[in-house]
Amino acid sequence: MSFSTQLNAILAMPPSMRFAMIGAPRRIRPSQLSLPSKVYRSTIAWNHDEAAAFHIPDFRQGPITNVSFEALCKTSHMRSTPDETIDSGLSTLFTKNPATFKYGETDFYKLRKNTLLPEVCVLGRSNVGKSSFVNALAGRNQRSQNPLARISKHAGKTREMNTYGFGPAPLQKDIAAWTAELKGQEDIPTHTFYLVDMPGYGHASLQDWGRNITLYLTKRVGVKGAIILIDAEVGPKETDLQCLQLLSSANMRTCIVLTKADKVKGGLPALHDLCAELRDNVLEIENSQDYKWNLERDVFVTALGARDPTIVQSTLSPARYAVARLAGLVETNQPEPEKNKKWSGKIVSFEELQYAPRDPPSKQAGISTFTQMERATVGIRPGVLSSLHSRVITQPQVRNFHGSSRSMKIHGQSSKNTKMYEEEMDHILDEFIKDMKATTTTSHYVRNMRRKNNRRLPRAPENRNLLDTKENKISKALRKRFPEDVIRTLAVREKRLLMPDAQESKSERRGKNKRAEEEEEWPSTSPIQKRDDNTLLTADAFKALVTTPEQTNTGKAKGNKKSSQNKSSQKKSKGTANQEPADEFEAKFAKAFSKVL
Ligand SMILES: Nc1nc2c(ncn2[C@@H]2O[C@H](COP(=O)(O)OP(=O)(O)OP(=O)(O)O)[C@@H](O)[C@H]2O)c(=O)[nH]1
Ligand SMILES: [Mg+2]
Repeated sequence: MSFSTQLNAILAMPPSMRFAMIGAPRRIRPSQLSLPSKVYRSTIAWNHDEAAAFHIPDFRQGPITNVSFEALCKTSHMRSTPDETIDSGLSTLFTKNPATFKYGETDFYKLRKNTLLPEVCVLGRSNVGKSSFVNALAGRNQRSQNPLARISKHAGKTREMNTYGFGPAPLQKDIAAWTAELKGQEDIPTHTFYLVDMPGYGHASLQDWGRNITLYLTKRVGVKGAIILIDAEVGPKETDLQCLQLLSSANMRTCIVLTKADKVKGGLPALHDLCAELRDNVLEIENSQDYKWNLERDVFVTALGARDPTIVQSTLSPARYAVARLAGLVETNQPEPEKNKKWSGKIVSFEELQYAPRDPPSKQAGISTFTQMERATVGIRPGVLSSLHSRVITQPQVRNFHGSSRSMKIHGQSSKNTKMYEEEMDHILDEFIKDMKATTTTSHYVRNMRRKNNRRLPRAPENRNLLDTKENKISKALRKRFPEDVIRTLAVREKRLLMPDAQESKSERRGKNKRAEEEEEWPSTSPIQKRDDNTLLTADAFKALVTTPEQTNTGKAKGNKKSSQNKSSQKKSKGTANQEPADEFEAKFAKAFSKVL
């Protein structure tokens, strides 16, 4: 039966009967449901050839224009040679000497010192693609088995400030010069610049990360610029604007990179709208301050999730270019940003801060870490590498941590202005940090709640350690010193535990109200009663040990009088060591106690 007669027969049948002729539908495999790659690719409405970046002129006036990669490179000294394209030149710069992980720190103050290499940090909301960006720059595939930075589809993967070394290795003579100069105070670089992958802010972030990021932006000397990644699919969020505000307040040279452009459905017009929104936001930030923030006017776009490797590659080269520019490795023709004429001492120019090299001794030596060929291809600013190791800060600085603080002269800056600046800065930092959520993931939440509850629950007195740690230590030392008196020492320790003075110090520590609550909850037990089953120290043994013969012989009234006297003297004296020892052994204990103290 031919296919057309089969088809006619099927069509002639009532629709309900058609399945009987064709047979039951086979199970559809999930892969068959997915769109063919051609359809998938057609959802990438933005064609990378149309724009490598968007130029926002001065963030004030004029239309946003598309910039092709060639046009972008024309603003710099980057030229392709006949046998090598700019793409491959940049690729050489970033990958010839493989990028490596250097160190990761959660605590800013534990970061290793770096005064030699420029640092560029990568900021952005969690899951925006910071680590993917670092991997891509290093030439590691998103799905690579051996990624440089770990990525995840779940937010909050990167939890440390991870530093990666990028670029060509220094020459042996550079290394020798550094080794002699630094004398082990700092790691000898193995690359040309550092890229710092930061933990993300926003969802699944911790306040502590925010605190450390702000410290990094305001205090780290080596930092030369920040790349802020913004998700092109969702646009700038409140936290992104706060981060921009923070970067602006720190007067940090900043470059905006849009990520996940492959997910943008609206194509080029949607990206234009996004840039316009960003321009408005930036304008608002700039208008709120009286100095000019050093924000790059090109907004770069990446699409690292695109299935077509040519798209990934074509968005990668501009991204590499952006990073190299921030690191000071690309010489641009663009006019230098205006100096603040109205500078009030409020903000220190980042350029002033970072580019103030003294006469490098290596200048004469002509130290270079690049071959001439590589340098010519990627347009590395001549002398950049050779002067890296001799960079000294000679201007007023906000960032003076992890680096040289040799020159701290603040010209024309009154202390009042500095104070104002600090207050303002504190406020901005607080706002930024406040927005970092303290707990977001379920496991965090559960863990924190458990900890909180444990803290709230009063512990049973027998488990409580009523003595100070210091006293405990002393008691331990005494037991060691008088091993034959262990039982008696323990008894005296228990007695001291019960002294109102010890309890007073406890109540002082915890707060009287809280203690009252605890006593209510555990009213009938005392450490002695609870230790009845303890073979080392029973209640009777304790009584026999700590009750002095005088106490048993003297009358009740006398004893009461004595105890009240004791109480009043205890009230007067704060430390337990000052109390009158009740018997010979206690006297020995007290004597040793004072010795140990
Ligand atoms: N479609 C698409 N997905 C991307 C792109 N960049 C990153 N991703 C994906 O986004 C997810 C998050 O990437 P990460 O690089 O871990 O994000 P992150 O900003 O480092 O996240 P945290 O470390 O949690 O702050 C991963 O599943 C990536 O595959 C992109 O350009 N396009
Ligand atoms: Mg990450």
